[in-house]
Parts: sequence; C-alpha cells; structure tokens
Amino acid sequence: MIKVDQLSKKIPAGPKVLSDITFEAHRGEFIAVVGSSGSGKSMLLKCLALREKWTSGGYFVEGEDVLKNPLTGTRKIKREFAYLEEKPVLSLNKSALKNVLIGTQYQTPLWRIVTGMVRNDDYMGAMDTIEKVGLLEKAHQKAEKLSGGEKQRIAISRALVHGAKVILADEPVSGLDPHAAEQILADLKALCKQQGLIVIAVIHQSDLAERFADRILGLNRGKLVLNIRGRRLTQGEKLQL
Ligand SMILES: Nc1ncnc2c1ncn2[C@@H]1O[C@H](COP(=O)(O)OP(=O)(O)OP(=O)(O)O)[C@@H](O)[C@H]1O
Repeated sequence: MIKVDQLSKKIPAGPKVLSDITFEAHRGEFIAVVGSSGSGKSMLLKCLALREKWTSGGYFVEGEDVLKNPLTGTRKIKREFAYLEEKPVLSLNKSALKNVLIGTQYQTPLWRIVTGMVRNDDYMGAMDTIEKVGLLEKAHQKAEKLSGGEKQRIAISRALVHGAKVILADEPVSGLDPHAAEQILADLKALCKQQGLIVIAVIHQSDLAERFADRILGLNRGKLVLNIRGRRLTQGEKLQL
C-alpha cells in the first residue's frame, strides 16, 4: 500500500506546483491521474518515483517511511517502482527480448549489463511476460521495428520481469491510435489484477480514464480536486479540472 500525506512541491525560486496532495493506493488498483495541461500530473508521478525532491509531506510504502529513511527508501523505490515514459527508452538495435532481459540501469546489476549473461529461468520469465502483453511473435524483432504501442508493451514487460510492484506511467497511451491505446490500458489493468500491482497512470483522455481506472485522481493547479472511484465523471466534476 502507498500512502501519500500532504505532498507539496515548490520549484526552488519558482512556483508551488503541488499543494497538500493526500491519497492512498492499494494493491491491484489502477489509478488514473487526470487534469488540464500544467496541473501537475507529471510532477506528481516524478515525486512518487523520487525523480523530484519533495518540498514537504509524508510518503509511506508498505509501512516504510520513505522520506525518513532516504537510503533504504530510495533503494526500495528504485527497485520496486517502474517509471514508464510516454516514449519508452529502449535500445533500438537490440531485440525486444534483449530489452526486456537487460532492463534499465536501475533494474540490472552492472555485471549483467557488462557481460550480457542470461540464465535460462530469466529467459523463460521474459518470454512469459512478453506473451502476456501479446507480443511473443515479435520477441526476436529489433526494437526499432516495433510500433509505438508495441514499444510501450515491451517497456511494461521489462518492468514486470525486473520485479516492479508499482508502475508509474506518464501518458503511456498519448500519441497512439485508439485501438493501441485501449490495448495498453487493458494490459495494464489485467496485470494489475493478476499480479496485485499498483498502476498510477497519467491519462489525458478522460473517457479512457473513466473506462479503465478503479480510481480517478483529478488535479487542478497542483491541488487534488477529485479522488473518486472509477466511473463516468459528472459535468460538475469535469468543470473542476
Ligand atoms: N523545473 C521546473 N521549473 C519551473 N516550473 C516547472 C518545472 N517543472 C514543472 N514546472 C511547472 O509545474 C507545473 C506542472 O507541470 P507538469 O509537467 O507536472 O504538468 P502536467 O499536468 O503534467 O502538464 P501536461 O499535461 O501539459 O504534461 C507547470 O506549470 C510547469 O510549468
């Protein structure tokens, strides 16, 4: 379980971009973050990933006080949280499978990156997750030949293979055609349920958030103005965003 208690973020010598954000996220929950441009959605995700420093607030993950114990807290977040970018960073000249196996710099021991050594169990684990996202037939294809949606699905497989318990996804479906976008969100939701993951995703299209999310967090100028179970938003709720 993740508990965020009154998170505030002020840019040094700049504006306050997040104010007193409080919410909880539970295992198996798919949370969509919505809000207009500049409302603080990406900043919220970056703070949760500890890519941005918190100005104030409390951050508890499975009971561990992350900010109070920065060394173990940071290690836990780097190990158990995966951050999916809008455009996934993959090694384009390597196969989809290699990308999944190698992992990102945070996920893989240096010796493995250097030697490229892979155990049979790891290989099968990677193939299993690639199958789960429906890309088994493309496992040996170079990443450069994958579509935007396929790259995103490989990034999701990579996160799972390397033990992510929480996936933070910053606009994982923006720029994708509607079919690919729905497929990615359906994959994320299914994995969330099957594996008890927490997924927190910034989703621009509110209709997709309404359809896929268990919970919707709405931001407006850095403030949390909505924290509701996933359902169609009322006109009044939309106006608050
Ligand atoms: N390094 C920074 N310096 C100054 N202001 C910043 C910085 N990073 C973010 N901001 C400001 O913080 C606010 C929130 O930015 P953020 O990127 O989180 O918005 P967003 O909701 O993700 O927007 P979009 O939907 O357009 O991606 C914006 O007003 C932005 O200009």
